[in-house]
Amino acid sequence: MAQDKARVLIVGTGGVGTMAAYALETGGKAEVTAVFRSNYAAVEKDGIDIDSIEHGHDIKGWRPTAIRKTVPNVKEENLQPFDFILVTTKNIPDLPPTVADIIEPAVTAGKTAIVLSQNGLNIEKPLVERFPTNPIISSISYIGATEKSHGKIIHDDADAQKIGPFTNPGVSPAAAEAAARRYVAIYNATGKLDVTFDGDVKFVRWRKLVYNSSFNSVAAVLRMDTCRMRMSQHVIDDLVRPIMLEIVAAARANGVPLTDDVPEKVIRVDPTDTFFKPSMCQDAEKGNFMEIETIVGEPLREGEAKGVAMPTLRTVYGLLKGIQLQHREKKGVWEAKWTPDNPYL
Ligand SMILES: NC(=O)C1=CN([C@@H]2O[C@H](COP(=O)(O)OP(=O)(O)OC[C@H]3O[C@@H](n4cnc5c(N)ncnc54)[C@H](OP(=O)(O)O)[C@@H]3O)[C@@H](O)[C@H]2O)C=CC1
Ligand SMILES: CC(C)(CO)C(=O)C(=O)O
Repeated sequence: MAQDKARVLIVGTGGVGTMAAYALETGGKAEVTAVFRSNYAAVEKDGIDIDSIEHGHDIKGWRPTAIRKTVPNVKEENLQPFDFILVTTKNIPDLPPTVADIIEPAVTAGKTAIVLSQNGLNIEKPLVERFPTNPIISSISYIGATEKSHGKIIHDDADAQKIGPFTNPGVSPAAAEAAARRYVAIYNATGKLDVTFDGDVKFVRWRKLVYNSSFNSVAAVLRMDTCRMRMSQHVIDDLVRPIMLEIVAAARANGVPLTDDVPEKVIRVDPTDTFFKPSMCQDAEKGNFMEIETIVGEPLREGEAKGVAMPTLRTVYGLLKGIQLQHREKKGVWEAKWTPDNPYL
């Protein structure tokens, strides 16, 4: 291993994780170990095929420096500590294992910086609690990256990220910022990507929620792409815009000054010819678990706690919780039976 390269572990190598692995390795300043799960066998056998608008349309059989089936245990395997762990699983705190449980064996206290490249709010809280001496870094990503089948990635929207430190009381602000800036430097080693430092993590996360809390959630319930939602007009007028306005009000009540023009811009942000289905809709269609709590539940709770009325988002939250329960039952992690504490028994 080149001693000057950062050691990066990627946990959750699907769409976003694979594109991160590729950017980090090919930038030349990082050596990547990537953890694969259901796609492990396919990637071990044939590597990864990538069709990328930024890195090339015909990347075949690519592999990062090391691939793993499970998260390494740094102490038991006597490994050199990782400088960064990049987490690109879907973040689903309502279904164990949690992100903190998943990555714990690979974290070296006081050394490893943990980068959460995941949508949603309050995702850092359990990590700050579990890893009080490690920098926790936020990446808000606008990439379009999808694993169409195991090891086959379509990257069709530019890799744009805003990266900054979450507050961790056990880590000095200077050390946290330095870790975030180093991550930007190794990720965007060529300087060609729109991957930049932004210290206002709270603003960046609420701003992204204007899209995700509205379009992702409504798309997941309706199984509709964002173009068809806009063509319907009703879906925008009765669901998407009202949720966006609720998110803007909740953000403002929490000290984040989102401006009045944001909803109208975000409604029209997707190109009119892509017929794009947000990630939560893709998960709903695959019967996968959805990121309901981080993208819908947390902003709803934050807004309502400040007295903001959020009736549209609350309704959609209830619908999504019902769909998630159906997915849980189908996957055998929930059984339809009465419990004594159920008020509707
Ligand atoms: N895709 C996109 O374009 C964008 C996504 N995001 C956000 O980025 C994050 C990642 O999304 P995305 O890349 O689409 O997700 P994907 O579903 O494509 O990839 C997630 C990967 O994590 C793996 N995984 C889940 N749990 C574990 C675990 N316990 N151990 C090891 N691997 C695990 C999954 O494996 P398996 O397949 O076996 O479940 C899968 O390979 C999400 O928070 C999403 O909201 C943000 C912007 C754009
Ligand atoms: C819209 C997108 C792809 C990023 O901009 C996203 O965040 C999602 O689908 O969850």
